[in-house]
Amino acid sequence: MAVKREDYLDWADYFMAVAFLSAQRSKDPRTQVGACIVNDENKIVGIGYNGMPRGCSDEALPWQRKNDDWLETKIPYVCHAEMNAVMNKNCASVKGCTIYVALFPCNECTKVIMQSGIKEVVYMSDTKHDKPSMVASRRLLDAVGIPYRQHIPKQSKVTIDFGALEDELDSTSTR
Ligand SMILES: O=c1ccn([C@H]2C[C@H](O)[C@@H](COP(=O)(O)O)O2)c(=O)[nH]1
Ligand SMILES: [Zn+2]
Repeated sequence: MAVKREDYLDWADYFMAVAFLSAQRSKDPRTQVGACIVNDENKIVGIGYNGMPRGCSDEALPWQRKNDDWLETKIPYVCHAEMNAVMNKNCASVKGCTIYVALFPCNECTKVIMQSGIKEVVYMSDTKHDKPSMVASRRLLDAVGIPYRQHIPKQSKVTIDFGALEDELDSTSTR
């Protein structure tokens, strides 16, 4: 009798992988961020990545991070992944949900997370830990007791191979 696969993705790795996959859609040449919002039934209710606002051409606005003229940087224009995930929700409310994010959220995203009723933040990278924005995020989250934790992946790598199913079917049909 066939037994079940044991190397399947667990829920948390799955949701973080969805966040990372979503980040692949970002046009930001430096930092690609993805976010995935999940409800208490393990259903994905929102996905987002960092990008220019709806209707804005990705070519028309600047992608550079630094410029003497702030208006010529991406900062005032780019929509962050977490905000997009909340705005893209496919249900009435994300109250009580968990957000999986590739990067620990900035203070602006943290405010959106808090106002949307999200109850938990799971992040992968914390490379900007000491930036004032992240210090502010932790201060805000701590103030209201929203837990945040770094994701420790069970699988270090998740590979997406579009040919995998055909390869598998080919090998089983010749067995
Ligand atoms: O909470 C966050 C923080 C940042 N982002 C996005 C915004 C930008 O597109 C990049 C950060 O660019 P840097 O050049 O590394 O400053 O990440 C986000 O989506 N969510
Ligand atoms: Zn942000």
